[in-house]
Amino acid sequence: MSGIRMKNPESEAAAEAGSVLTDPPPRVLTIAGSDSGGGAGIQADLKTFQELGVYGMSAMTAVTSQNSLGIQAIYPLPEETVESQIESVLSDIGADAVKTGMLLTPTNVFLAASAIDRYSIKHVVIDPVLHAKDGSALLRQEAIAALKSELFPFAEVITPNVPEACELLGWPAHSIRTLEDMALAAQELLQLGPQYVFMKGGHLPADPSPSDEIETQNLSIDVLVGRKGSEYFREFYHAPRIPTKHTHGTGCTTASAIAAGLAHGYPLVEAVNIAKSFVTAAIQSAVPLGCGIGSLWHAAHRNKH
Ligand SMILES: Nc1ncnc2c1ncn2[C@@H]1O[C@H](COP(=O)(O)OP(=O)(O)OP(=O)(O)O)[C@@H](O)[C@H]1O
Ligand SMILES: Cc1ncc(CO)c(N)n1
Repeated sequence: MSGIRMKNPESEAAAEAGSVLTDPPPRVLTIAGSDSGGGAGIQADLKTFQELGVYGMSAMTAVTSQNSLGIQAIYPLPEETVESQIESVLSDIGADAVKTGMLLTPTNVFLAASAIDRYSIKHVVIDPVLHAKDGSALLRQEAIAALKSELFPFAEVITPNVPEACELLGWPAHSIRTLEDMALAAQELLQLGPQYVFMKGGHLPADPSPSDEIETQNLSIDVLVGRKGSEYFREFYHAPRIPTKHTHGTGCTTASAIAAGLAHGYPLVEAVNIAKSFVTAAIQSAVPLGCGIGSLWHAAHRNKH
């Protein structure tokens, strides 16, 4: 999927003559924050896009001073600069998919929603990033209502982790403990308007729950939930749980990989499959740089082919 194919005999002739013509790759725009440490945010998104063979673009909402130990400072960019970046990209280059991450303010939420609407973006992946691993707020409390009411209805898929799902639903922290809880919470989140909810289970307690039919120990399990007529559709995704603390950027990488798969034209179920194996390989080869939580190695999937 990630290779760039030659287009036709004309392209081959051009290649022989020394210039390479290629099919334009699918285009994906991330609207998110910068992580100076390179592991999460826009940096993770662009690495993922490149690895998965899509053309990556970015509209930055904030600059964070960040490393493996946490976030030391957040510098929000003026909202007109966020609007201007989105407009520059979409009015000229266009995008087959848009992925959002750290939006920080209600205005940024409105700007993203308005652009997605005006440019009729085909594939929209909303990662409802609320906090970093060290607890820093990446979406201000006053922006949560706007995220739910303005942006979720445009989403093909939203990608909360377990604590984010609790917060978005107003459920007590730690009330999602089993796979069944995850699926039920995802069904509730569907009421807010996305077509699908992909709930990530990285934060689920590792000990097995007697109520789950699937043995959860040593596995990292996520669930995709959507509607199927008057019923719900559920698909679980399993991978080995890797015993590492170096998981900085897992969420951003997963959502970006899904957006890349969708931009390539894969159905969502398959795009999620691609994302799951991509992120699992990247965690397996995570780089223990810095004194805290190291980051994923986005090139790891190359060794699997
Ligand atoms: N130790 C692990 N081993 C294997 N897979 C993992 C591990 N930790 C997380 N994952 C997987 O990584 C993906 C992202 O899940 P996670 O719950 O970590 O997201 P997140 O909390 O949003 O990430 P972030 O902290 O970067 O915001 C999911 O597919 C999850 O199952
Ligand atoms: C900029 C940024 N976005 C998202 C996350 C969540 O992982 C982070 N730590 N930093």
